[in-house]
Amino acid sequence: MEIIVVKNDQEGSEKAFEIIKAGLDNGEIKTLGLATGGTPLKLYAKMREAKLDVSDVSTVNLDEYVGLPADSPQSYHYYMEQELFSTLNFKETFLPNGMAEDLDAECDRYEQILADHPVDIQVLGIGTNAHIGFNEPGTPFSTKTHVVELTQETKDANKRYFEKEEDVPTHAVSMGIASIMAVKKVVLLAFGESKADAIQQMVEGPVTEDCPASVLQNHPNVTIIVDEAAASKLK
Ligand SMILES: O=P(O)(O)OC[C@H]1O[C@](O)(CO)[C@@H](O)[C@@H]1O
Repeated sequence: MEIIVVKNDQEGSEKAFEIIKAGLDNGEIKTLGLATGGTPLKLYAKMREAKLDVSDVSTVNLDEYVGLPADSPQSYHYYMEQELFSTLNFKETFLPNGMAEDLDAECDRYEQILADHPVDIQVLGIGTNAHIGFNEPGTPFSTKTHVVELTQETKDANKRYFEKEEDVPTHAVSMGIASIMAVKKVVLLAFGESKADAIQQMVEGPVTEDCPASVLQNHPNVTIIVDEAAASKLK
């Protein structure tokens, strides 16, 4: 794991942007893996400002809530449309369909999309409980795209985006740990003190399903970009 410690999220987003820009310029990125949440917002702003030509690039996203239509402002479809897809000219974009009637079939369909579009660089955030995608602690490392029941900690972390706590979805469709481990390169971003424990466990703790992100210790190509606050518990 390469760990880059930066002053703040602005500097971290610039570093991540440089990695993605270099991968686009040298043709390495044919499929870009994207994440949602608060963490990549400044990175996406930089990508918009740069008006990147991504006309031959496909994207896949990590996850989507179950039961939120694409035009719901809290859905990840909506987030991606707002943050990137309405501005940049990606060839094609894929997210799991959390409205599918048959969610198991949807998971299989999404795994096929991933097989057809091997991810060259995956942008990742991390939950305060060290989840990646929506893979909560205890998720087997062998898991492919699957339906997840969200933990209370994750619902609490995400309720800021919803009017009422009861509106927070209880389930999501997420790429699994095995689907994430299949990507060629991971760029994981974490900013702020609330991520310090998760980062410490991920980097210095044992590789265990209790800490989903710790599996990345076994991935051959991971760059972690953390600000000083998120890095503060590393030895
Ligand atoms: O970037 P945030 O908002 O802290 O979220 C961290 C992680 O949690 C999720 O939002 C899922 O709960 C991921 O999409 C994200 O990577």
